[in-house]
Order: sequence, then structure tokens, then C-alpha cells
Amino acid sequence: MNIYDVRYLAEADEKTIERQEITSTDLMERAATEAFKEIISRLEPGPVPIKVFAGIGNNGGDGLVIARLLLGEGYNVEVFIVDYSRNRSKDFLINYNKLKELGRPWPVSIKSEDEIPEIAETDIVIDAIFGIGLNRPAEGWVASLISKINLSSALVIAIDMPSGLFADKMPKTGHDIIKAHLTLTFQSPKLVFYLPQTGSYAGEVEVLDIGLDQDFLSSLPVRAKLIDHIQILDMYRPRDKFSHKGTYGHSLIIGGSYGKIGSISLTARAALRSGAGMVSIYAPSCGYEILQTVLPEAMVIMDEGDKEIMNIKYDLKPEVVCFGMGAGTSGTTTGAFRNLLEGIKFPMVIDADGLNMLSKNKEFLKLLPPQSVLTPHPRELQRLIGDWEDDLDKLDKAMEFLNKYSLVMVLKDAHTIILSGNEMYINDTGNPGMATAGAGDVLAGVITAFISQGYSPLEAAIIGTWLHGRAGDLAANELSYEGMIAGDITNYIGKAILELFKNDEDSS
Ligand SMILES: NC(=O)C1=CN([C@@H]2O[C@H](COP(=O)(O)OP(=O)(O)OC[C@H]3O[C@@H](n4cnc5c(N)ncnc54)[C@H](O)[C@@H]3O)[C@@H](O)[C@H]2O)[C@H](O)CC1
Ligand SMILES: [K+]
Repeated sequence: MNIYDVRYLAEADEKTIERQEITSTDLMERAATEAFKEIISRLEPGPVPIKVFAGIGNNGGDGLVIARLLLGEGYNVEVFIVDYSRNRSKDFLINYNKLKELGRPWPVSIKSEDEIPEIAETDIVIDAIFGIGLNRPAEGWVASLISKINLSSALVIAIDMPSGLFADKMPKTGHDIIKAHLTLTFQSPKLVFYLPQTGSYAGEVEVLDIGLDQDFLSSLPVRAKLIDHIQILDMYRPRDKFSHKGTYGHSLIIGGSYGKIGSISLTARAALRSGAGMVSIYAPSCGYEILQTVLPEAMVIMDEGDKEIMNIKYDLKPEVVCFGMGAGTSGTTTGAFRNLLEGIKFPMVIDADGLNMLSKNKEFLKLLPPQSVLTPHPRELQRLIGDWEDDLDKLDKAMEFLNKYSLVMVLKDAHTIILSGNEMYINDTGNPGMATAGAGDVLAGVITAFISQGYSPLEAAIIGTWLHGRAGDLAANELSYEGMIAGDITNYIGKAILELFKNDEDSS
């Protein structure tokens, strides 16, 4: 699903109105009706008190339409106009009058702090104060209202955007922003819903198709793509009946040190479970018996070092090399990594201590084969690219870095972001149960396996990240967030792949 800059969405509204020969009021009715349908699909009809807070722009206009439709269905609705300015939009006014014509209790206008109503924890709050038109932080009594809604423990449903959240820039500390449980957003998800700094304001995000002109949308530059099931299915290549293990490539997993042999076994096992034809592990010799015992499907090659890698030598021809898990960052292992980099001409996957070695030895970066995949978590990223001001600045700096060295970056986080060239892919699978030791080692193995099967490094990063998250979700369903461990993610990769071929109803 495409994510666009919001300035283009406003243009898309205008183009839609022109090309579909409708009015802006019709479009607002359409958008708000979609939101209304989604809201009632989640509510029991009846006396549940719903408080709609409507601003005076078009987001407020949406709120008024939703209120009118809810009243029409017999819901118990109170409408509060958040009267922060005299510049009421045309469609706000049209819908304000329509609401008044209903003859139900008059919308209450709030113009100051002492007019803010009590909000009970049993209320449902519909937040239609500001949408994508927010251009400065909420201030004064409007900020107090937002803070009061947040403190109320009521269920909060934000329309289009949580009010107070900018669609295209990061908030500063102290800004008051609605913390929604659910955000019903129109046509395109907004990038800020997926960034660590701002994502928690949106809560669960539901994207509502409001029928904006598809031709115009497809002519727009895409800011990012939210990876979905369909995209993964499109990328997936069925296996040929007459294939053999060589068809799916040989993955070489290099890493481990005394006390950290488990990491490479996790990576190698995940690679085998994700379709790699053959997997060899290269490790210090202290790992030999452990690896042969825990993973009979893998071959094991020993380094001359007992407790750490000293000098990487192998005589096989892997399709892909994954380096770094549990390797440590000693001078000897760093030297071995440098020699490895000098000899490899095809894309690699670099994780964990491999990333730390790159951070400490920036001259290694130009030795990386183009299109290598780097999989940093936030601290590893910070060591690689330095400090950033906020999440948007982080993305800009990461883009600059990866383009300098022609890399693919997998920025691991609650929503992992994959960057390549000027493209950005946001992952929407996974859960907090995956914040557990070794989950990253598993991801490196899944991505490695897809490269070894002939997927491009970018495709492998996208499909691998998505499947890893989906497998984590399946594991959590059975085991709970707390009860799952990294190896469980690997155990569910097969099911996550099978699930790709079920239709939506079957898989829920
Ligand atoms: N794009 C769509 O898919 C559709 C969107 N719709 C809704 O329209 C809003 C955007 O409406 P707009 O009138 O442009 O802006 P807002 O309602 O978000 O804000 C109103 C107005 O308030 C002023 N303002 C901004 N910041 C502040 C502030 N901190 N304090 C006071 N006043 C402020 C500013 O001048 C704004 O213009 C979109 O989100 C959707 O909900 C349509 O329904 C159609 C489809
Ligand atoms: K809103």
C-alpha cells in the first residue's frame, strides 16, 4: 500500500472532485461514511455515550458527518465544536447546518478551558479536532482538551490523524497530541504512524479507501510502501518440480565465538527453514560439536581459532555469505573480516558484530560488495551513521549513507523499515514478543536464505522481514509475547509461508 506525502493527498482530493464531477461536500460525506461504517462495525448499538470533538476545518466536518450518521442509527451522541478559530471551512458549515436540522441536542461550542466537558472512562471519544491541516502545535485550551482526553481512559478513535500530530514533521517534547486507540485514516496511511517517535499516538491504524482518483494517485511520487500480503505473494516464486538443492543456493553463515555459538545456530537454522538449498556454518572450533549436534542439516567448517574467528578460509562457492552474529569485535576477528570483504564480490548480509566492526572501521565500508544488506537495530545504526535529530532525520541520514555505499538497509524496530536507493518499505508484521534475544539472528538467516534462492537483496530483505514478523505473530498466538523465544519464530516460518496462499478469511 502506497504512502504519499500529505500535500499530494490534498491535491488528490481536488483532482477527484474535478474528475468524478462531485463536490467537496460529497467527498467529505463519502470519507466520513467510510469512517462511520468502520466505527459501527466495532460498536454494539445502544446507549454507549459517544462524544464527538469536531474542529472547524474539514477534519471537524468529517466529525460532524459521523455524528449525524451515528445519531441516525440511534446512538447516544454528544457533539462538541472545538471552536479554536473563526475560519470555519465551507464543508464544516454545510455539515454543521445539516446537523442542526436534525433537531437533536444542539452541538456545544467550546471556546475556553472552563467549557471543556468531563470525559468519563466509559465514553467513546471521536477525535475530529485536527487532521492533515495541522500546521502548528495545539496551544492553550485546545492543548488542555487534548490532554484531558488522554487522561480520561475513554476509548479514543481518531479521524484521519490523531489531533496534534503533524503528518509530515516530528513533534517536539511538550506538544499535546491525542493518543488514539484506533486511527481511521483516509486513503493512504501516513508515514508518522510507523515511526518509533510518533507511532504510538495512532494506535491501531485502519486505512479507509475513499475512492480518490487512482490515475492521479498513481502519477504521484511514492514516499514509502507499507508491505502487505499481496506484495509478498507477488514477489514469491514457486519452486520448480525438477529443482534440486543446488537450485536454492548455498548460504554460508560466518560468526560465533566462545559463549556465542548459539547465535549462528539460530541464523543457520532460520536459513534452512526459509528455503536455503544448503547451509554451511563457519565458526571457531569450540563450536564444532555444538553445531553438528543442534543442526544436523548444516555443514560446519572450522576456523583455526578455538574461541574466535582468526582467519577465514573455505573452499566452497556460496551464493551468499552472512557475517557477524556472535563474532565479537577483537582485532584478530576484525582483520579476518577485512580479508573476507576484500575477497567477496557478491552481496553479503551483515549483522550484529559485523555492523559494529564496520562502525569502528569506516574504511571497510567501501569494501562492501554493492547491494549488501545491513540489518542494524537502532543502536547499531547510530554507531554507523551518527546521531540524528528525530526519526525523519534518521531516515534521511540512513538514505544518504546507503546511497554512498550502494547498500540495502534493514532498520530493525517495531515497524522495521527497509531502504534501498530512494525507496522505503515499511513492515507491518511482528509484535513485542519479538523483542527477545536472538530474534535478529533469525532475521539475518531468513534474509540470507532468500538471497541464496535467487531473490534480489532488496526482495529478500522485504520478504524476509515480512515473513519473520508474520512467523513471530503466529508464535505469539500460540505462546504469548512473554513465552516465545527466537527459535519459535523460526519454527513458524513454514506456517507463515503457507498462510500466504490462504485467502484473508481463512487466515484470520
Ligand atoms: N484527503 C482526504 O482524503 C480527505 C480529507 N478530508 C478531511 O480534511 C482534513 C483536512 O482538512 P483541513 O481543513 O485542511 O485541515 P484540518 O481540519 O486538519 O485543520 C483545520 C485548520 O486549522 C488551522 N490550524 C492548523 N493548526 C492549528 C493549530 N494548532 N491551532 C489552531 N488552528 C490550526 C489550519 O488553518 C487548518 O486549515 C483531513 O485530515 C480529513 O479529515 C475530507 O473530508 C475529504 C477527504
Ligand atoms: K483528528
